[in-house]
Amino acid sequence: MRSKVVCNCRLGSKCRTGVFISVPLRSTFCVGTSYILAVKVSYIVAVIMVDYKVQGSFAILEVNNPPVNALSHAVRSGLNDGIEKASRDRNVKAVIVCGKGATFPAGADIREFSKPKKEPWLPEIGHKMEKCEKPVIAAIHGTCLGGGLEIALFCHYRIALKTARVGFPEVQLGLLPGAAGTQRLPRVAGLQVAMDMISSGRHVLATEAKKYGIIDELCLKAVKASVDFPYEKGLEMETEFFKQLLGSGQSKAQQYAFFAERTIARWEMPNGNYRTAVAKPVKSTAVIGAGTMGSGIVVCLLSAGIPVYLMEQNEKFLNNGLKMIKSIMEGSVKLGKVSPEVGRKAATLLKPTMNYNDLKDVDLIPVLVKTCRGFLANRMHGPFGTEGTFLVEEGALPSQVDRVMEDFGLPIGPFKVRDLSGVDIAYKIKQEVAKLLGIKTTLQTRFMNGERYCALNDRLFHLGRLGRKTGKGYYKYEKAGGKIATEDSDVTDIIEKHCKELGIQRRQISSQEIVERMMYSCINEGFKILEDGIAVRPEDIDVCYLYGFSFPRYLGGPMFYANQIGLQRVYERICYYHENFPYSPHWVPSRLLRKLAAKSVPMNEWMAYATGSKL
Ligand SMILES: CC(C)(COP(=O)(O)OP(=O)(O)OC[C@H]1O[C@@H](n2cnc3c(N)ncnc32)[C@H](O)[C@@H]1OP(=O)(O)O)[C@@H](O)C(=O)NCCC(=O)NCCSC(=O)C[C@@H](O)CCCCCCCCCCCCC(=O)O
Ligand SMILES: NC(=O)c1ccc[n+]([C@@H]2O[C@H](COP(=O)([O-])OP(=O)(O)OC[C@H]3O[C@@H](n4cnc5c(N)ncnc54)[C@H](O)[C@@H]3O)[C@@H](O)[C@H]2O)c1
Repeated sequence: MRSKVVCNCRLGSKCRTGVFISVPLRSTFCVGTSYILAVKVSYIVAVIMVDYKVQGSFAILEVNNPPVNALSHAVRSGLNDGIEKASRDRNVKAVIVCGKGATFPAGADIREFSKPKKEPWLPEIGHKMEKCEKPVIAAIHGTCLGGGLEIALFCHYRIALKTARVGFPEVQLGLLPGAAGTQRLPRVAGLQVAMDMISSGRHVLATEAKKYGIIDELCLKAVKASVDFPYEKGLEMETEFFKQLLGSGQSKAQQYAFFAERTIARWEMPNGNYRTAVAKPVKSTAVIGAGTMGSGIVVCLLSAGIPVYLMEQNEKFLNNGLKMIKSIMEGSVKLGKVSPEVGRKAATLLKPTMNYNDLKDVDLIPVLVKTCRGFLANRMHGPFGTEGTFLVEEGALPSQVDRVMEDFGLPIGPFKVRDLSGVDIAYKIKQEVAKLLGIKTTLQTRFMNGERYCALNDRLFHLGRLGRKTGKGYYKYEKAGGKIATEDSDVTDIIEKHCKELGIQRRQISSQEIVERMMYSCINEGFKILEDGIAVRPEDIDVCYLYGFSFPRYLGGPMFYANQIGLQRVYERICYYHENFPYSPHWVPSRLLRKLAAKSVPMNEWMAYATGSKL
């Protein structure tokens, strides 16, 4: 029986948390400032956030908020009260701040960023530590990140295990260090180190960090303030910038991406889940076909140190493939993507063959051949690619579409991708579909099975413009296999000839139309994928895009992006394009999207509407 009770923590009316656990006993426990909790009832699990103990003349404030000791409100309250208590206690001569379990605090509690803000804030606690008349020492192990490092920087001394890692990963969340990190790190480590750590977040690639635009700029301004202004003024500026970023869509998207990555790792299938699955050992593999895809997959396997047979039916192609693999591996070593040792070992792990018998004992053969319309990534990317070609047929140029989509945030535009993967691949896929339907297409074909068809890609194919591999495709390249794409007036001529022959009146196309048609068509497909139960939740789609297509992290992923734009708006624009392009089935609005848009359903409830459980 649960009973109504009062808080028995020793802080009494000073208790800040207001969080109580009701238990089947005559007591209630304050769980926030729980370092003072002293109730011994074996079956009661009270959440201890900061353990306070005195050992000899040391007061130890041990943060206990597993798994990463995030600086939640309860932890902050615990640290705040702990430092006050240690300051008052005459027996205490020094204070140690540390983390229980795996790590020193790994930063602020990211989940709290989207909730109402609660005092005490980190800078306030930090200043209390700094002003404490007794030495305050940060004893660091594990990952001391973000707010954790800021706390450590407020301490008078820092000691760390050799294995500890420190860093300011805020940039990955679209933020900057907001508890004096931008002011204290430059003073401790110098401007250059501080700038590098804060703008790279340490474990992000510099190329990705560069993309963070405004964050870089604000980080730079904040760090510069540590040199140009007194500490207090610098701190004020840092808080201002932090607030600006916290309210930005970019930061919200990056926080979402952080949790989405972790959510999808908890997968469930009818016959198992992430907890029960056991990885099968893979000792040898084979890849069939030494073309663009095959060679790329061989590189991945070799980089992971896995032996691989490369099986090819044509000797010349086999040799070309081997050259390509060697060149990519050498490039990866140069760029530091793989170690020189892995690079050297790769040659011994790769076994070229033209004999299928060699493959009889391998554990794994990746399937490269496209067998269906695609499950998730290919299915969503279908409309994206198709709309790109339609836009060009209507008046845009491939370079314009690429530029707009690169400005949007994609690392490389869709036509450059087409040149990379091969114009022939796109051509062959279309031809296979036509064959299945018993249709023969020509360069004049405008409809296939009642759907709009654009034969522009077919024209390039027939002209031998297969992309990078032939030195010409939607762009021209410095040589066959070259990488430097240059606009080609021949392509403009081909497009104009195509339109003239088919009587298509070309028009000016705006950047907004390009982004909407490329993105909304694939978002619409994304909602149909959820509707069909192919993806379990929007996070599956978004993480697939973040990793599979290098979709910009600061937009979260296509589904999160749609949510940020507003589903009502996205739905209306999809309906608009459906009306204008009735022969493109990818514009038929998703039923799920229609329902969600009508009811303004929050993103974490989308699936309940897809499965019908909320209807
Ligand atoms: C730490 C890791 C490297 C560990 O990796 P590992 O692989 O071991 O584990 P997982 O990644 O799987 O994580 C396990 C589990 O923990 C969850 N988790 C991890 N980190 C956090 C976190 N920081 N917060 C919450 N939850 C976290 C994770 O989600 C997993 O749980 P799940 O259920 O999802 O499986 C790795 O986890 C990692 O890299 N973590 C992130 C570290 C990080 O990003 N730290 C920085 C955080 S941001 C920060 O610290 C900001 C600071 O600068 C402080 C700012 C204070 C600002 C105060 C200013 C006051 C003025 C503003 C007031 C405005 C008021 C107004 O509105 O006016
Ligand atoms: N290129 C891409 O970006 C991409 C993306 C997704 C899927 N795919 C699919 O992957 C497959 C390969 O694509 P690619 O770009 O590497 O093509 P590619 O034309 O560059 O290379 C294919 C190679 O496979 C060889 N080959 C074909 N049949 C073979 C057989 N039975 N035994 C041994 N070798 C054989 C060919 O000789 C050729 O060298 C295709 O089915 C394609 O649809 C490609």
